Amino acid sequence: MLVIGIAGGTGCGKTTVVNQIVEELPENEVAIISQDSYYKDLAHMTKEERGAVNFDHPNSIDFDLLISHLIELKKGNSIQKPVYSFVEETRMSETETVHPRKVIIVEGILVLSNPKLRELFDMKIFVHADSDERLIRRLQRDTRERGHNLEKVLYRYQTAVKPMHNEFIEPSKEFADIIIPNNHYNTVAVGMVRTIINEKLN
Ligand SMILES: Nc1ncnc2c1ncn2[C@@H]1O[C@H](COP(=O)(O)OP(=O)(O)O)[C@@H](O)[C@H]1O
Ligand SMILES: Nc1ccn([C@@H]2O[C@H](COP(=O)(O)O)[C@@H](O)[C@H]2O)c(=O)n1
Repeated sequence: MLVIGIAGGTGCGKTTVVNQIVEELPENEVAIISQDSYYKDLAHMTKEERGAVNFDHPNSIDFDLLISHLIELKKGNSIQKPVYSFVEETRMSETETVHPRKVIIVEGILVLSNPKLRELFDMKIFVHADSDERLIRRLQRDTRERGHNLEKVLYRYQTAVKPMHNEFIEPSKEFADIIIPNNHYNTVAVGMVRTIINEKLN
């Protein structure tokens, strides 16, 4: 089994890069786990209270569950991955079964910031895009897909996203084996990661 951790600031293109990496891989050879699925369950809070949570601080993530799930997958066991709703800003009641695969990709802003999680990765990748580029992408995505308005995205960016990026995410870059520059679509870097994965699969 090859376990790959992919980190990088919001909007850097982690999801896009993961999709490009797995595009030509057989579906039953790879499993993707997003850190976003492991946001803590906030069902006990009102929607207004949830709106004030700092979703960029490591404390907002249930790392214990994520780590235990990854350990189970490495042992060859299936897991029940939580399902998170960005619109409701909490965990849903249903779960999704994830089966162990030859390649497991774990992606999320903070996946290289947690030492115990980091230890489980065979390969660590950091996707880099400049902060202005990331903010533009985030604005477009959150208003289109995550039910946020312009004011909410900018307020969160200034009060949580940017300070947490500087404190936790950017410093985790030093743990990466590979840094992918992604201000523009980087087909060469994606191709190189694919080659490494294919070598492992064959
Ligand atoms: N290299 C790129 N150039 C332009 N837009 C990109 C690039 N990579 C991703 N995007 C777009 O930016 C937005 C955020 O990308 P996404 O992959 O969701 O980032 P992340 O998972 O890191 O938050 C998406 O709308 C995506 O289509
Ligand atoms: N309810 C939530 C939970 C998280 N976020 C933001 O998501 C970002 C991480 O996801 P990416 O796909 O952008 O890596 C993070 O910066 C949180 O602020 C949110 O907006 N609402």
